[in-house]
Amino acid sequence: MNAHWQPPPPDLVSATATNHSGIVIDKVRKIYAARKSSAEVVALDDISLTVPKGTILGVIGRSGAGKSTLIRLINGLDKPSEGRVVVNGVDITALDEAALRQARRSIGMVFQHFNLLSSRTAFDNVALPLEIAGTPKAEIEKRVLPLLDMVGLADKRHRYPAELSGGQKQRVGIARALATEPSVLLSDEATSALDPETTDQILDLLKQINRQLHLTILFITHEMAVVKALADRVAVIEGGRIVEEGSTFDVFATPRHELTRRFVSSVTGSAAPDWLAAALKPYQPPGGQAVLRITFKGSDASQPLLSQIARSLNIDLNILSGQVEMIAGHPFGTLIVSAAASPEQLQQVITHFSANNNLVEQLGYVA
Ligand SMILES: Nc1ncnc2c1ncn2[C@@H]1O[C@H](COP(=O)(O)OP(=O)(O)OP(=O)(O)O)[C@@H](O)[C@H]1O
Repeated sequence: MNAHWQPPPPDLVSATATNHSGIVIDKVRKIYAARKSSAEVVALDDISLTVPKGTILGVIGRSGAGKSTLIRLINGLDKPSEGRVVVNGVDITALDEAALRQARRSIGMVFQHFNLLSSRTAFDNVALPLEIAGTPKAEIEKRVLPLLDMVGLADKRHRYPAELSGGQKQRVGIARALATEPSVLLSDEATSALDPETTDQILDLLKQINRQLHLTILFITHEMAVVKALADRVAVIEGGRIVEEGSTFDVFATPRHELTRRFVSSVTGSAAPDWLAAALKPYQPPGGQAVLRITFKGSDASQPLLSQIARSLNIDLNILSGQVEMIAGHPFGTLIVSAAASPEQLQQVITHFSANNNLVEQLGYVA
């Protein structure tokens, strides 16, 4: 049943690859060679992705899907076996070590475990990439203070990592990533070590930075809630392949791949609650009711639609669960209802609900 995601036509990617500002990943494969005790691993297989300048792409996948490998290829820590990675028009895969060091200054990295030097204060951690780049001391002072201010840590500049909370450490990590004024920011599970409230604050900060600095961001995560909060577009990766890609709203509203559906249902309430899942039957028991899940996309008010249908068809519709929320700035709602209806009436209910681009699925029956 899964619709297979098709990569963009190769001509389109190749034509834009060299003078594209942002990130272009062009038909990339990464194979780790076989070693004595382990077979060859195809970590990435024919990956093509484009992140236009100033936009945010979330790459989501389970453990072992290939996310970290992808990040390592973009920041030039590793080379693809085939294909190219172009960052701001520069083919990262074709650079020698010296040119790569230079190119990396335009790529900021944020890490899950912050990677701060414990012997350095917040200020000195942010200053480190500038010191390495040979920036004069006065210039470092001028750059670091506004960055600490931007991440809300100006008053903590003399604190050591051990004296900072997880969220504060990640703020230092973000300020450090911005020190060399990169145009691209890569984030490797930046919020995975943080509690939910701190996660929200860090995601807000990343969004603010994206808008303020017009920064291109590619982040990897295994959490759909992070994608929902941050990404303009999302790519779902599984077994080294992109199995689905699209705007965040479209992927949430109409997930096509089974894995995407599972990710989406973990955050949108589109999954049937446990008690209902346990009670669902594939056939209609005597006196049973059909159970429908309706996904509302856009500004449709579900309540008037429900009462209109119940009135015009003269049937009872019971709400079993429901949720409305905002995804990528658009309202998105899921409603699960049961209907005591004849097969003909049920068909009419489905037809009514399906109007206006809503998605209707029959989950089964309950007694
Ligand atoms: N240096 C390496 N040598 C051999 N195989 C590797 C190497 N690095 C990664 N792999 C394999 O490549 C595949 C992708 O790994 P990768 O670390 O990119 O996944 P991931 O999605 O980042 O996983 P996680 O979320 O657990 O970090 C896995 O099967 C992994 O075992």
